[in-house]
Amino acid sequence: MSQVVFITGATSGFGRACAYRFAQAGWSLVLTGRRQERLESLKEELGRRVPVHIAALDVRDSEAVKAVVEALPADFRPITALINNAGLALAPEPSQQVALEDWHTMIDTNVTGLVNVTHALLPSLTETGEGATIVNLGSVAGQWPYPGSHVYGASKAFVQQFSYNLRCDLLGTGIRVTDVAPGLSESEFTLVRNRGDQAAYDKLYGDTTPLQPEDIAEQIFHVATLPAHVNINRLEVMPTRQAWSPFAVDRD
Ligand SMILES: NC(=O)C1=CN([C@@H]2O[C@H](COP(=O)(O)OP(=O)(O)OC[C@H]3O[C@@H](n4cnc5c(N)ncnc54)[C@H](OP(=O)(O)O)[C@@H]3O)[C@@H](O)[C@H]2O)C=CC1
Ligand SMILES: O=CCS(=O)(=O)O
Repeated sequence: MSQVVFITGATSGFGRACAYRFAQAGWSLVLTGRRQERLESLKEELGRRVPVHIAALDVRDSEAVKAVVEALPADFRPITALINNAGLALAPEPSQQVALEDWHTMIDTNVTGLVNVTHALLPSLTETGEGATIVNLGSVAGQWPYPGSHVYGASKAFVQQFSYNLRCDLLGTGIRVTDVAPGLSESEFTLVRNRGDQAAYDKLYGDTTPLQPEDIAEQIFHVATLPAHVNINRLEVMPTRQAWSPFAVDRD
């Protein structure tokens, strides 16, 4: 049976790097994200190596999530690994200055979106009877408080506890669940959080050595390809030049 990975947020950062890493190992790919043109160019490139199915998807829309899962071609079922990666941070300012809409968008994406996809895919994940892996993208922000993290960090604390609780319910099914919690990592995440401010991006990453999306993709691949009897519950990964919060970073 071929291995199939379903990735949310495959159009950028960790999700995109995962698409390359799993393709390198010969897995079939289901790639989702909102930006259709990026999905198409991934399909064009990676489709030369492995079977690729793409679907434009906003994870906040539970009906759209269900429709994408129901329309999965037979060759892409059952799913053997789900990478719940789509997510974002918004509004780096203090809570008292944040627009309520930004808090809602983070909850709708990082919490409700992740729950939508998990709920829709659990039947397919249990279909193999041979075990499968769910990797949920948490964050150090789910564990360690810092100014401007407010709802973002809280949404990632949800991801951690939901991952642990899922494990309880899935005990005996052979499905393992891991909360992968990265620290400072260079990606479009920081542009999104700072509303496209390139100077903020350069300031955060320019004089230190952040993780790269490929570093995290390697960890996710590792978690998903361990022997079936091994489950990593939570994997927190930081750059060597970071200790705990994004404010404890060694800079030149
Ligand atoms: N970079 C970092 O420092 C860290 C990031 N994380 C987490 O890792 C995950 C990936 O982040 P990263 O790769 O860095 O960020 P990027 O901004 O590079 O990628 C985010 C991805 O999420 C997708 N996405 C965002 N909103 C939605 C939505 N509503 N529906 C579907 N897809 C969506 C985007 O695709 P599109 O816009 O095409 O929909 C994009 O592919 C996130 O959950 C983030 O919180 C965790 C720790 C550290
Ligand atoms: O999740 C993102 C990492 S950080 O910005 O909170 O350090």
